[in-house]
Amino acid sequence: MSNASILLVDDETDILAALRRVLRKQNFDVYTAPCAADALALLQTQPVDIIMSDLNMPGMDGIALLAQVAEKYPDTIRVMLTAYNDVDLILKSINEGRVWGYLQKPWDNNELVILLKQALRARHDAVEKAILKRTLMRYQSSRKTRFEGFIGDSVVMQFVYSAIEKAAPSNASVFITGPSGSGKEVAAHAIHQLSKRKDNPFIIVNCAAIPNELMESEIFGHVKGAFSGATSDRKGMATLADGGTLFLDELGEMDILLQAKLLRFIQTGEFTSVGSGKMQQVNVRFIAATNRDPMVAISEQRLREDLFYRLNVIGIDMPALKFREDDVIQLANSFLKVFSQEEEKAVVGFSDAAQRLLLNYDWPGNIRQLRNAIHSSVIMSESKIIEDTILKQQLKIDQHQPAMSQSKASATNGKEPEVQAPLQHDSNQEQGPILPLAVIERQAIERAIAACEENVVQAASALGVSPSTLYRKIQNWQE
Ligand SMILES: Nc1ncnc2c1ncn2[C@@H]1O[C@H](COP(=O)(O)OP(=O)(O)OP(=O)(O)O)[C@@H](O)[C@H]1O
Repeated sequence: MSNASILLVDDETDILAALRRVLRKQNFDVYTAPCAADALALLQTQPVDIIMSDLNMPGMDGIALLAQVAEKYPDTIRVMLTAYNDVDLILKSINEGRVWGYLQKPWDNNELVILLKQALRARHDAVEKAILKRTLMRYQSSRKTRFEGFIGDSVVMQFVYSAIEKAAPSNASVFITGPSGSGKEVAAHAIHQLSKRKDNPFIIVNCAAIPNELMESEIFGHVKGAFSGATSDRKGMATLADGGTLFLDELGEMDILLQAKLLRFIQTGEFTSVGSGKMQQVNVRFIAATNRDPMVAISEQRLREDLFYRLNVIGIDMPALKFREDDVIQLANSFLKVFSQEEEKAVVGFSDAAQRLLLNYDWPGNIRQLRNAIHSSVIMSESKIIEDTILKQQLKIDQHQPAMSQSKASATNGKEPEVQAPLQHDSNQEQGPILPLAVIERQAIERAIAACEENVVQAASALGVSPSTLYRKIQNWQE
């Protein structure tokens, strides 16, 4: 570590010499100036950790000098040296933040060293605090509240946004998992939009919506006469997606035999249309999604293991809405704006009880369910504010049942759940999905910082880590 530096200012050369002797022994880099003007001139070229100035000097006095240093070099610790009993004057400067501390002449050498070491610690803490604050502000301003069609600034979504940003430029296949209505299609589209393929087509194959017998021809196309009803040649989605992205939604619903043909196509980029012996080649990037657990789907032989691993080069897991902190309020407000315009109604917000309901409800159908609930609430509402009673009607929640006694429902396959869902999830009992440690850590840090009203040094102490550890962690989030 480099030596600490100090600038001593006094019009008495004996005093400067005596101080220099003591401080050099303590490994300080010592600079001296006989007056305030010389000290200010020296500081222009030589920054120091501490300035210690005499109070009474010809020309500018010590108070005025340290006031200027406070303004120009706020990180330099300012100490007053005085022979007089003008403590009141110095205390005023200390209270106003221009002077950090003082020492009375004649001084005791031990006292001098202790005071300066304390000053250095205070400076170190102040610098650390300032760096942490700047890093936090940089992180907060880089934190996304909206991203490529997504709304929400929760920690879990910051991880999703960053995974999408990293995955997008590559040609690697992406496998998106997550419950129904959690935004898997929004994620697939975002990857396409941020990729080099964005000016080429983004083609969606909804494997759950296309009957099995038509699936092969939908994907690979067919030639005239390939089957009854094939009255002309028809291009499949693979051809339409050439140069772009093919999004295989609800892959777990695709016929297992067709999955083998799909695997070959993904491996080689080659396929033959139904009824044609001619091999075709396209350049397609694959994104697949399912709301089933892929491991369960594999064990139930609904999903080929080799196909899954082929597609799961990059895996993105969309979190359920109930794990996205306050995103639900941001989403609800945004949907409210859209639907009140669309329905030409002047609905402007939610009552407090409705907001509590939005936050405490489990949302088994995730964002899609929220969107639909807000849409129908806007239509049904007769006032400018959506009340919890209206929202409960849309969610089919019993108006009189206490919040905690609702039965739990799980997300259902693309459909809005009919079963009444719990109003409140008790975080102590809630198992929820296992979140990556990095997500939990970031949530804990953000909570601590908010609880300490953005005092990052206090937050670090509450979390039992050093400010520099916290600094490193916050800085890593931005990389
Ligand atoms: N973070 C978000 N911000 C705004 N709108 C969103 C967000 N996530 C999802 N949506 C909207 O919610 C609806 C459902 O999203 P999406 O279709 O992407 O879900 P999904 O996970 O693909 O559903 P499924 O499993 O049923 O196919 C869409 O209208 C989508 O635009």
